[in-house]
Amino acid sequence: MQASDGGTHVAGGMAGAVLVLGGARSGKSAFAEGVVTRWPPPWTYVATSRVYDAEMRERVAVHRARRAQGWDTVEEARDIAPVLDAAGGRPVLVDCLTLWLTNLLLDGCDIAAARDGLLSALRRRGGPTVLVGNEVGLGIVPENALARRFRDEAGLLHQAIAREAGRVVFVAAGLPMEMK
Ligand SMILES: Nc1nc2c(ncn2[C@@H]2O[C@H](COP(=O)(O)OP(=O)(O)OP(=O)(O)O)[C@@H](O)[C@H]2O)c(=O)[nH]1
Repeated sequence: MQASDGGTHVAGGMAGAVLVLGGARSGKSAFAEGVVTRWPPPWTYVATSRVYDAEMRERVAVHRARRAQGWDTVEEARDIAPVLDAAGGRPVLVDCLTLWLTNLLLDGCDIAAARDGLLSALRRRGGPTVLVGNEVGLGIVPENALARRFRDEAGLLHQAIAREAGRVVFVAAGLPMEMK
């Protein structure tokens, strides 16, 4: 299945996958939303964040207010492959891979299996998929082992997706840099 992109056509599968990386408050989510909304609605927003305090509730409220009509939100902290399958040919935004990975690590899940499951789901997607991730590997080596594991797993996940994705963008200070 194909989705229209302002006159051109964008395939599903990995060719239709767009990986959007950036730091905290880099503007990566807004950029990713802009990529998705160039295709006709409806769009599916896959929110991976768990809301456990007032600050996060506030952030989510800001995101929800920003999402115009045409968005369906699915809140799924771990099992996102079935959500991608269920979206059929619709454009999907996964926001974000970093919290998804955090949830998997904190819950003691098999990260390699989850990564493979996600890649398989992306390969069989019927429409385009935009995935947001935090670039967390640029700072000093974290002192605790879980943080080091997290940083390494995030790097591996981003590489695995970037290898096959049709487009990869790095956002800094609100500005997109096309990497692929
Ligand atoms: N549970 C839930 N989470 C949401 C919803 N909408 C957005 N989010 C989450 O909000 C998170 C992004 O929050 P921000 O703190 O604004 O993002 P940021 O990465 O710091 O900033 P940017 O780089 O500017 O995007 C994403 O990881 C989403 O999962 C929602 O409707 N429900």
